[in-house]
Amino acid sequence: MSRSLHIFNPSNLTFPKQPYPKPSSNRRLPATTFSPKLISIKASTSSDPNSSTSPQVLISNNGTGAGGILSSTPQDNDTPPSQSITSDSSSIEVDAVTEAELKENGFRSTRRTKLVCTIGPATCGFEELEALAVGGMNVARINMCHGTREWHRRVIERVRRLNEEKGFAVAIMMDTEGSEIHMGDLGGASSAKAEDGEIWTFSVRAFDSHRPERTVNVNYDGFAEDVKVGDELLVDGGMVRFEVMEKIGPDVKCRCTDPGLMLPRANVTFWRDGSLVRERNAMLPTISSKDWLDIDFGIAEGVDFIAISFVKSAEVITHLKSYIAARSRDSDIAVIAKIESIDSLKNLEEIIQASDGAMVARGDLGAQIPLEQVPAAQQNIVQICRQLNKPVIVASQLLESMIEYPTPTRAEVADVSEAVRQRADALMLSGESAMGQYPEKALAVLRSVSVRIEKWWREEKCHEAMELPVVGSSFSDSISEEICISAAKMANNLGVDALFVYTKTGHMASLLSRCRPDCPIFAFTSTTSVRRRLNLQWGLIPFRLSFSDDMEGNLNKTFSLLKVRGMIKSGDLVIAVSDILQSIQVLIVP
Ligand SMILES: Nc1ncnc2c1ncn2[C@@H]1O[C@H](COP(=O)(O)OP(=O)(O)OP(=O)(O)O)[C@@H](O)[C@H]1O
Ligand SMILES: CC(=O)C(=O)O
Ligand SMILES: [K+]
Ligand SMILES: [Mg+2]
Repeated sequence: MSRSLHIFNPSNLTFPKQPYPKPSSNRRLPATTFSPKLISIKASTSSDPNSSTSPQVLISNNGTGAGGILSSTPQDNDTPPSQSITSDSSSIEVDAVTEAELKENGFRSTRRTKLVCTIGPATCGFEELEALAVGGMNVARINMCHGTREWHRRVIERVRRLNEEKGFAVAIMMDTEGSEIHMGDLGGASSAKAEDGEIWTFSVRAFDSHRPERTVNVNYDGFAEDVKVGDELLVDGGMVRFEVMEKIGPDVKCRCTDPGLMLPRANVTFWRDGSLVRERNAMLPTISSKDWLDIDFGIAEGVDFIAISFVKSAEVITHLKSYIAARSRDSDIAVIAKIESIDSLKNLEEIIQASDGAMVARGDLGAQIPLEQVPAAQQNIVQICRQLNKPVIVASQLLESMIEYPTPTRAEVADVSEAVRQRADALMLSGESAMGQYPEKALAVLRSVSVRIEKWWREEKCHEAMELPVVGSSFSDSISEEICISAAKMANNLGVDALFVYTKTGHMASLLSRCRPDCPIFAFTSTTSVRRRLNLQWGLIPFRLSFSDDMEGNLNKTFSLLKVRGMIKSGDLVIAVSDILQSIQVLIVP
């Protein structure tokens, strides 16, 4: 075989073109053809019957800010960006890191893919949390499988303090334990190594201080009855495997067939003749009594998301949502369905429809379906979520090797790229940030890979042609959807700098995010909790801002406030939509 020498130029690397290439951008039309409010397309029905053009006090557009309330803090390269937080009606609140990024690199390079970090012993301190926030963490996840409620309360308190003192808007996601089978906590040891051929005992007995060597607890009482000699036992989705040799009362003796490291509370599944066995444990409730206590804890602490493990049906989600609604009237906690079991795949659409978002929990999913089916399941879940307008998180083992090593494998980088290319809303770190050696480095890899792929799209003008079905039930909802689809398309075709959306509930912002437009979406909302929740969604830059029913006034106020902060400038081209006035406006920042 003959080989010709060629020079490798990484910048020539391109991804295959998407089916619908973007028409060449003609974004800088002569400025004279634009008046500040060039087009206003108004639908004949307004979503808000009370919407009026009530008089409103405008913040003067003189570039000095509203009475000096808003002073943007000078950025010091050595210290994390910070800002003073006021909830004054004439102020605007935005994530300190995003603000710095916008000022430095402009709209185009802001990251669209959101990042979730699991907080564990490696990252629970205030300084570590701050480092993650500076590094781009949008959501902090606490996993109720591990640690005490008191431990989690302290983490929540630190994240809140970080938000208040340093101007971040990191949301908190609480992840329930669920009632699947898992091992005990290894008596305080950080891990246990199982070697090939060793005999280990899996027992449902309770051990007080003295746990015999090579013995682990299993949390499910029916375990010893359900397994059969010859079954294959998978720890942590198959990271370690055993064969069941003998049953002696509550003890199950197993021989290690695939050696590896077992972590505390790792999950346990057993397989017979090549498929997962679900005996009586299939009857266990999705939300255990311990989970209900954790959920009460989450509601009391005002977490932003509750992720439910091992969801089997839509009913459990609906039930939980009404439970939350009855107990937390003033804040709205979003419920995320974790797709990690065969049952959840069977009822996928109904589950996602009932939820406020989903997680592709590949760790446990890979223990329930053959590994080679996980990528297709991931793609399917991501696509359904997008169609149903629900945010989706791709989770587990994205950078597993970084638990121990400072550099990811090439395969891991490819996996992260693929999730970004599927346009998932968010990527999640688990052990990498919870107990790994390099949490900040792992986060930096997620960030740089996301930004790189997103840049490729812009360079290659890759639009993704996905049919977006009507998801709303009312006529008014359908109008909002059409407006967002049109606005996103216009934004791409005109090459605008940013989409602005004024939204009370966040719904209109999510509809725009669903279109995955080229430009960032500035989402203005009046409540802090909606703002935090929007942090999980692709491409959204959530701001807290008080606004009125007068869009003209809102726009002037926003332009003024953002200009003072150096986040936009005269001449920037913006498309604005709102759920106050169902309209699309194309504007040049005055
Ligand atoms: N709060 C915590 N305290 C101690 N260790 C933790 C904590 N959170 C996570 N970890 C460690 O990090 C590892 C990975 O975290 P992860 O959240 O993926 O848990 P998991 O046990 O795999 O369960 P899940 O299926 O819910 O993700 C855990 O196995 C555990 O060792
Ligand atoms: C995240 C999670 O629960 C899993 O991957 O199993
Ligand atoms: K969990
Ligand atoms: Mg899981």
